[in-house]
Amino acid sequence: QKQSVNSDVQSGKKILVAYFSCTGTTEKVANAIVEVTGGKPYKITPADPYTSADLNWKDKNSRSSREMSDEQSRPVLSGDVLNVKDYDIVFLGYPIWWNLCPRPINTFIEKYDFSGKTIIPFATSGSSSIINSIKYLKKLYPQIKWGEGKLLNNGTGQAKDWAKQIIK
Ligand SMILES: Cc1cc2nc3c(=O)[nH]c(=O)nc-3n(C[C@H](O)[C@H](O)[C@H](O)COP(=O)(O)O)c2cc1C
Repeated sequence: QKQSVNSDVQSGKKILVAYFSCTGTTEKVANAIVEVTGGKPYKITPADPYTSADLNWKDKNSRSSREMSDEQSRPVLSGDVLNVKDYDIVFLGYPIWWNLCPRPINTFIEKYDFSGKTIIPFATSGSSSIINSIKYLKKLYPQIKWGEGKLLNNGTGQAKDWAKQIIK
Protein backbone atom coordinates (compact mmCIF):
# COMPACT_ATOMS: atom_id res chain seq x y z
CA GLN A 1 0.00 0.00 0.00
CA LYS A 2 2.78 2.40 0.95
CA GLN A 3 4.47 1.62 -2.35
CA SER A 4 1.43 2.75 -4.33
CA VAL A 5 1.12 5.92 -2.24
CA ASN A 6 4.72 6.72 -3.07
CA SER A 7 4.31 6.20 -6.80
CA ASP A 8 1.08 8.22 -6.80
CA VAL A 9 2.94 11.18 -5.34
CA GLN A 10 5.78 10.69 -7.81
CA SER A 11 3.32 10.91 -10.66
CA GLY A 12 2.36 14.40 -9.56
CA LYS A 13 -0.84 13.81 -7.67
CA LYS A 14 -2.31 16.61 -5.59
CA ILE A 15 -2.00 16.64 -1.83
CA LEU A 16 -4.30 18.03 0.83
CA VAL A 17 -3.17 18.43 4.45
CA ALA A 18 -6.38 18.55 6.51
CA TYR A 19 -6.13 18.84 10.25
CA PHE A 20 -8.05 19.53 13.42
CA SER A 21 -6.24 21.15 16.32
CA CYS A 22 -7.51 22.88 19.46
CA THR A 23 -4.32 23.92 21.21
CA GLY A 24 -1.92 24.19 18.27
CA THR A 25 0.20 21.06 18.64
CA THR A 26 -1.25 19.18 15.67
CA GLU A 27 -1.35 22.41 13.68
CA LYS A 28 2.41 22.83 14.06
CA VAL A 29 3.20 19.41 12.65
CA ALA A 30 0.55 19.88 9.93
CA ASN A 31 2.33 23.04 8.81
CA ALA A 32 5.62 21.15 8.69
CA ILE A 33 4.00 18.53 6.43
CA VAL A 34 2.66 21.31 4.20
CA GLU A 35 6.16 22.74 3.92
CA VAL A 36 7.67 19.46 2.80
CA THR A 37 4.89 18.20 0.51
CA GLY A 38 3.68 21.44 -1.03
CA GLY A 39 0.18 20.27 -0.13
CA LYS A 40 -2.74 22.57 0.53
CA PRO A 41 -3.45 23.18 4.22
CA TYR A 42 -7.05 22.89 5.35
CA LYS A 43 -8.08 23.55 8.93
CA ILE A 44 -11.08 21.52 10.05
CA THR A 45 -13.16 24.10 11.90
CA PRO A 46 -16.09 23.28 14.18
CA ALA A 47 -18.94 25.78 13.86
CA ASP A 48 -18.88 26.01 17.63
CA PRO A 49 -15.23 26.39 18.73
CA TYR A 50 -13.97 24.34 21.67
CA THR A 51 -13.34 26.34 24.84
CA SER A 52 -10.89 25.15 27.48
CA ALA A 53 -13.88 24.04 29.58
CA ASP A 54 -15.07 21.99 26.58
CA LEU A 55 -11.68 20.27 26.49
CA ASN A 56 -11.59 19.30 30.17
CA TRP A 57 -11.22 15.52 30.08
CA LYS A 58 -11.45 15.32 33.86
CA ASP A 59 -15.02 16.57 33.70
CA LYS A 60 -17.39 13.80 32.60
CA ASN A 61 -19.90 16.41 31.52
CA SER A 62 -17.58 18.56 29.45
CA ARG A 63 -18.43 18.82 25.76
CA SER A 64 -15.48 16.66 24.68
CA SER A 65 -16.34 13.99 27.26
CA ARG A 66 -19.97 13.90 26.14
CA GLU A 67 -19.03 13.76 22.47
CA MET A 68 -16.44 11.05 22.93
CA SER A 69 -18.80 8.89 24.96
CA ASP A 70 -21.36 9.10 22.14
CA GLU A 71 -20.32 7.20 19.01
CA GLN A 72 -23.00 9.01 17.00
CA SER A 73 -21.79 12.49 17.90
CA ARG A 74 -20.95 14.55 14.80
CA PRO A 75 -20.19 18.19 15.71
CA VAL A 76 -21.17 20.58 12.92
CA LEU A 77 -18.33 22.11 10.92
CA SER A 78 -17.97 25.53 9.35
CA GLY A 79 -15.23 26.81 7.08
CA ASP A 80 -14.67 26.64 3.33
CA VAL A 81 -16.24 23.80 1.42
CA LEU A 82 -13.56 21.59 -0.05
CA ASN A 83 -13.50 20.31 -3.58
CA VAL A 84 -12.27 16.84 -2.77
CA LYS A 85 -12.00 15.98 -6.47
CA ASP A 86 -9.00 18.34 -6.63
CA TYR A 87 -6.93 16.01 -4.44
CA ASP A 88 -5.64 12.50 -4.68
CA ILE A 89 -3.93 12.12 -1.35
CA VAL A 90 -5.07 13.48 1.97
CA PHE A 91 -2.90 13.77 5.06
CA LEU A 92 -5.37 13.89 7.96
CA GLY A 93 -4.18 15.18 11.34
CA TYR A 94 -5.84 15.22 14.75
CA PRO A 95 -5.11 15.14 18.49
CA ILE A 96 -5.82 11.82 20.19
CA TRP A 97 -8.91 12.15 22.37
CA TRP A 98 -9.76 9.21 24.58
CA ASN A 99 -7.55 7.01 22.42
CA LEU A 100 -9.59 7.94 19.31
CA CYS A 101 -9.87 10.76 16.80
CA PRO A 102 -12.09 13.65 17.91
CA ARG A 103 -15.65 13.45 16.53
CA PRO A 104 -15.19 16.50 14.23
CA ILE A 105 -12.87 14.22 12.22
CA ASN A 106 -15.80 11.87 11.65
CA THR A 107 -17.99 14.80 10.59
CA PHE A 108 -15.27 15.83 8.14
CA ILE A 109 -14.85 12.38 6.60
CA GLU A 110 -18.61 11.91 6.26
CA LYS A 111 -19.17 15.37 4.80
CA TYR A 112 -17.21 14.57 1.65
CA ASP A 113 -16.80 11.65 -0.70
CA PHE A 114 -13.36 10.22 -0.04
CA SER A 115 -14.10 6.79 -1.49
CA GLY A 116 -11.13 5.51 -3.44
CA LYS A 117 -8.90 8.30 -2.12
CA THR A 118 -5.84 7.67 0.00
CA ILE A 119 -5.94 9.15 3.49
CA ILE A 120 -2.78 9.10 5.58
CA PRO A 121 -3.53 9.81 9.24
CA PHE A 122 -1.17 11.57 11.64
CA ALA A 123 -1.75 12.60 15.23
CA THR A 124 -0.32 14.16 18.36
CA SER A 125 -1.10 13.00 21.89
CA GLY A 126 -0.04 13.18 25.51
CA SER A 127 1.37 9.68 25.20
CA SER A 128 -1.24 7.39 23.60
CA SER A 129 -0.50 5.66 20.33
CA ILE A 130 -2.34 6.40 17.08
CA ILE A 131 -3.07 2.73 16.42
CA ASN A 132 -6.48 2.46 18.05
CA SER A 133 -7.77 5.58 16.30
CA ILE A 134 -6.73 4.21 12.89
CA LYS A 135 -8.31 0.83 13.60
CA TYR A 136 -11.58 2.59 14.31
CA LEU A 137 -11.38 4.76 11.18
CA LYS A 138 -10.67 1.72 9.00
CA LYS A 139 -13.65 -0.07 10.50
CA LEU A 140 -16.03 2.86 9.97
CA TYR A 141 -14.77 3.85 6.53
CA PRO A 142 -13.58 0.77 4.59
CA GLN A 143 -14.23 2.52 1.25
CA ILE A 144 -11.19 4.74 1.88
CA LYS A 145 -7.61 3.59 1.19
CA TRP A 146 -5.92 4.16 4.54
CA GLY A 147 -2.17 4.79 4.32
CA GLU A 148 0.15 3.91 7.15
CA GLY A 149 -0.37 6.58 9.81
CA LYS A 150 2.09 8.09 12.23
CA LEU A 151 2.09 9.58 15.72
CA LEU A 152 4.12 12.79 15.49
CA ASN A 153 4.87 13.65 19.10
CA ASN A 154 8.49 14.59 18.46
CA GLY A 155 7.91 17.89 16.72
CA THR A 156 8.33 19.40 13.30
CA GLY A 157 11.65 17.69 12.53
CA GLN A 158 10.08 14.27 12.90
CA ALA A 159 7.04 15.41 10.89
CA LYS A 160 9.23 16.62 8.02
CA ASP A 161 11.35 13.47 7.93
CA TRP A 162 8.24 11.32 7.89
CA ALA A 163 6.44 13.31 5.18
CA LYS A 164 9.60 13.43 3.04
CA GLN A 165 9.92 9.69 3.23
CA ILE A 166 6.30 9.22 2.18
CA ILE A 167 6.55 11.42 -0.90
CA LYS A 168 10.08 10.44 -1.94
C1 LIG B 1 -10.57 15.85 25.46
C2 LIG B 1 -9.15 15.40 25.37
C3 LIG B 1 -8.85 14.04 25.45
C4 LIG B 1 -7.53 13.59 25.34
N1 LIG B 1 -7.27 12.24 25.38
C5 LIG B 1 -6.00 11.80 25.28
C6 LIG B 1 -5.70 10.40 25.27
O1 LIG B 1 -6.58 9.52 25.34
N2 LIG B 1 -4.38 10.03 25.20
C7 LIG B 1 -3.37 10.95 25.12
O2 LIG B 1 -2.21 10.54 25.06
N3 LIG B 1 -3.63 12.28 25.09
C8 LIG B 1 -4.91 12.72 25.16
N4 LIG B 1 -5.16 14.08 25.10
C9 LIG B 1 -4.04 15.03 24.89
C10 LIG B 1 -3.96 15.50 23.43
O3 LIG B 1 -3.98 14.41 22.52
C11 LIG B 1 -2.67 16.29 23.16
O4 LIG B 1 -2.54 17.33 24.08
C12 LIG B 1 -2.63 16.82 21.72
O5 LIG B 1 -1.30 17.04 21.33
C13 LIG B 1 -3.43 18.12 21.56
O6 LIG B 1 -3.37 18.54 20.20
P1 LIG B 1 -3.83 20.00 19.71
O7 LIG B 1 -2.95 21.02 20.42
O8 LIG B 1 -3.56 19.98 18.24
O9 LIG B 1 -5.27 20.16 20.03
C14 LIG B 1 -6.47 14.53 25.20
C15 LIG B 1 -6.79 15.90 25.13
C16 LIG B 1 -8.10 16.33 25.21
C17 LIG B 1 -8.40 17.80 25.12
